[in-house]
Amino acid sequence: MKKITIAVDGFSSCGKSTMAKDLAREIGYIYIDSGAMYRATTLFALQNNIFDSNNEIDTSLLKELLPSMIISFKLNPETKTPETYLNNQLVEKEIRSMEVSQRVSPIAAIDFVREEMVKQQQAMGKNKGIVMDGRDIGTTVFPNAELKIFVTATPQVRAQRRYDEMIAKTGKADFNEILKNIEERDYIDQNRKVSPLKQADDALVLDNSSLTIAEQKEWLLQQFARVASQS
Ligand SMILES: Nc1ncnc2c1ncn2[C@@H]1O[C@H](COP(=O)(O)OP(=O)(O)O)[C@@H](O)[C@H]1O
Ligand SMILES: Nc1ccn([C@@H]2O[C@H](COP(=O)(O)OP(=O)(O)O)[C@@H](O)[C@H]2O)c(=O)n1
Repeated sequence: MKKITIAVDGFSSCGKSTMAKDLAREIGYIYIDSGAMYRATTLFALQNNIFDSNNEIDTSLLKELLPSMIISFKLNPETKTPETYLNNQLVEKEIRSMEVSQRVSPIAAIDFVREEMVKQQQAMGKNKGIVMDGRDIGTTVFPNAELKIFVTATPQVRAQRRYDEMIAKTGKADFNEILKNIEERDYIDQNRKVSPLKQADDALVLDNSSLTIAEQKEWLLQQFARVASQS
């Protein structure tokens, strides 16, 4: 069977990476979390004092330093999932912090940042056989992807999922802070000038508010089987 390209886009915290990762593992495709790249760029900006005390971004300094930022993914041999490295340091935990979540969307709205990330993402997908999740994968990164999914769920459900995850991982989380962050990011992501978050015309929409992880995985596998058999 010929390999295809699969784009999974949608709102924050609805389960995109969970379903994209599950599918890639099942079908032996590469999985790339494009959000991790914007999160790693935000961590890089924090490490290099690119935010001032009012959280204003020094864009000219970021532009100057960007060539010294290397983002890569390596497979964790135990969990069999890719982990994010920033300049050869494992940053998987750091990039999921609230500090990064609260600053990532303004960083991801910067034109030269997106240009660089999209270039790297397209290079990763040049041989197909890839599942990538994010906000602009089906619209900008891989507009010719054979299978495009747009995932959504209510903000309350999404905040609850993120809250449960943070409690499980760190033992502490603030539901209202998470909900506010999700709503703020959704707003910035949908309203930025460059590649805003929007459903591609040819995307299949999945509202997974009342689906279990197993149910959404099954649904996605069915979509893959249908499209791959026609390709
Ligand atoms: N259908 C679902 N039902 C319940 N929890 C889910 C579902 N899909 C994903 N999750 C959980 O929700 C959280 C956010 O999922 P994630 O895949 O990281 O979302 P996204 O990539 O869209 O931000 C994770 O803890 C994940 O395990
Ligand atoms: N393709 C992408 C992926 C993420 N992003 C940005 O990066 C942020 C973090 O993405 P993410 O996928 O890790 O977010 P979560 O939904 O997992 O919280 C998003 O809120 C967007 O601002 C983007 O602009 N384009």
